[in-house]
Amino acid sequence: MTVRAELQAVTDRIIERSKPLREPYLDRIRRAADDGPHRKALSCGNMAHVTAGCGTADKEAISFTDAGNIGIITAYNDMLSAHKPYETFPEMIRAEARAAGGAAQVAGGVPAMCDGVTQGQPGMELSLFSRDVIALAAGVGLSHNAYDAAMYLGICDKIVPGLVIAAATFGHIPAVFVPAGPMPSGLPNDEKARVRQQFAKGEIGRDELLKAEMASYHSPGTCTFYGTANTNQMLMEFMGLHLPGASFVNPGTELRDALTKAATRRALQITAAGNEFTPCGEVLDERAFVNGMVGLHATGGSTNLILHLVAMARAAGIAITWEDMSDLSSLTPLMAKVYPNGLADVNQFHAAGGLQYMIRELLSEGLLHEDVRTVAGEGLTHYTKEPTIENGEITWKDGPADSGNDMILRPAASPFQATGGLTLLTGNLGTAVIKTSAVKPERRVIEAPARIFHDQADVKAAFNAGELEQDVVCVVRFQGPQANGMPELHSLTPLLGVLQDKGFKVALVTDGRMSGASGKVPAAIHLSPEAADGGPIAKLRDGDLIRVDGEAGTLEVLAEDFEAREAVTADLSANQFGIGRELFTAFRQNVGPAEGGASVLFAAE
Ligand SMILES: O=C(O)[C@H](O)[C@@H](O)[C@H](O)[C@H](O)COP(=O)(O)O
Ligand code: SF4
Repeated sequence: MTVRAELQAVTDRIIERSKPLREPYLDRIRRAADDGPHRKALSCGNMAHVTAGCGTADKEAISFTDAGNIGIITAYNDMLSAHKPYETFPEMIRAEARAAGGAAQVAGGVPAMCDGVTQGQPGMELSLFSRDVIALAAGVGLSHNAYDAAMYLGICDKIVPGLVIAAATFGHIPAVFVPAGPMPSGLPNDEKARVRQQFAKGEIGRDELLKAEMASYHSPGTCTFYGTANTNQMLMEFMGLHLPGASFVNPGTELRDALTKAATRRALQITAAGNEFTPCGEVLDERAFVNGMVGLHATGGSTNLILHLVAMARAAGIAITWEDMSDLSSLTPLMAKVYPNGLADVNQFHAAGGLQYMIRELLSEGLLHEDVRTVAGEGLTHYTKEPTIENGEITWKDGPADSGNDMILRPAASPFQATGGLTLLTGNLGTAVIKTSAVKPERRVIEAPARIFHDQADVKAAFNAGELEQDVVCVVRFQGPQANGMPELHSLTPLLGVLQDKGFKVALVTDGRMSGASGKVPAAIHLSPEAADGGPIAKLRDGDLIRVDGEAGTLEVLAEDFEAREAVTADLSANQFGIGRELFTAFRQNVGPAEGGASVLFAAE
């Protein structure tokens, strides 16, 4: 299967651009791998500490065999419904490793924030920074240097990106990512959104709203909309870090547990001690990231991955840009309609054929690199197969050749739209991103007067005071990484949706973010440079005519005197303290630009 020339051209320019970083990175991880399993480099004293807490079998396996010791990095906590199932995973992994003659130890835990809990709250200002904290914390766990492979237990928004940054940093050892799966379907996502708009209009009370929310988010497992968490799961298959078909199997099922045990056995099989050594740094190459970007566009995935993929790639010595993502979007058909892009949820998407169908289709169209290394073995074709239990054993069989529901999933050759769901916007305000796949075509071009805000709460106050009953581009600025950690402004969606449903032309422009679950209102987000860094967004005034054009890919202010204006500043002291924000001053002071992945981990080039 040869890839299309245009796809290869993007890949080749990424390879060329990355050489100054990638070559020294590969040299480092290959030298580290050549030094052999690092447990051998530990002193007897070190090793005694490694095994002091273990039972006899694990002491033996770790100290005296090459069967392999797995380091588990877990993001378990009780707060995230998606991570709640992880509570029992380490014991299952330890037992399975032991049964295979090896061992497994929890090398460390990492924090995990639920963006649904912090949405619209001050805690959201720590959310993006938590990605880098997760990478740092995973690094602390793996720095014990006693592991032949790592298994990463993480799903949600910032957690998989942070763990991939760590896995790439420890790219000399294999990495197997282990999902826990989506919760069963509850109240449909579009019904939840409708109830929220009713509440925003004052038609129902909090009791009725809470009842609907709890019917939507109701049990352990990942929330069922196609937001950042489920986009992360897609990436882990398109990039070969999950076992094939592992992403959307529900927690607490026989197949789910069989997949976790199979992942454990696979981690032991691909260590340097065996003959399928698969260090993570060799899996995460330029082709894997191109495959991930194609998957992002083909599924209409979360805009947050526009930020995270840049940081994840950088950790593997690979330089990808928003232009790469934009060019790949123009090549990639939108094949899936999962909420907020459609009515279906991920359970229904999976039942219709899911990722295995999409990978088969995109490979056959030359829109994915097949010749990649994955934790399942050589070649992305592994990921056209889906797991099943036969005679009590897990096995993989060919995934569906046809979509089970063409309202949810369509062939690459006859997609929902010929291009991907994310579009780059450029113009005299800087560079932004818009998720067009969730916006009706007739709403993708908006030209309207600006209303300027410095806080999402002020937007809500203006809405409740009836001041926004008109065509309006809401500009919410000083929401970038340096200003306040670049929070998601998703809680504005219901009120902007009410204005849109009233027939007004409505758009949002911000240097902040939206949720992967944000949808129908056109939003130009991640505007870079940010207001706090002197970006042109800081020169906008109430009443300026702004044009957001999701079709042409432009974002412009139509004001004669604009260039000559002075940028305004804002008093940001309110977000320096409270809810732990005082701990992240150094992050706000040192974070790189959104286009660079908004990270504190890499020296700005
Ligand atoms: O990027 C994302 O996918 C979101 O951050 C998501 O993880 C977050 O939890 C949403 O806020 C959930 O949607 P609601 O806030 O609409 O419940
Ligand atoms: S998907 Fe979002 S809301 Fe659901 S558990 Fe994960 S972070 Fe929380």
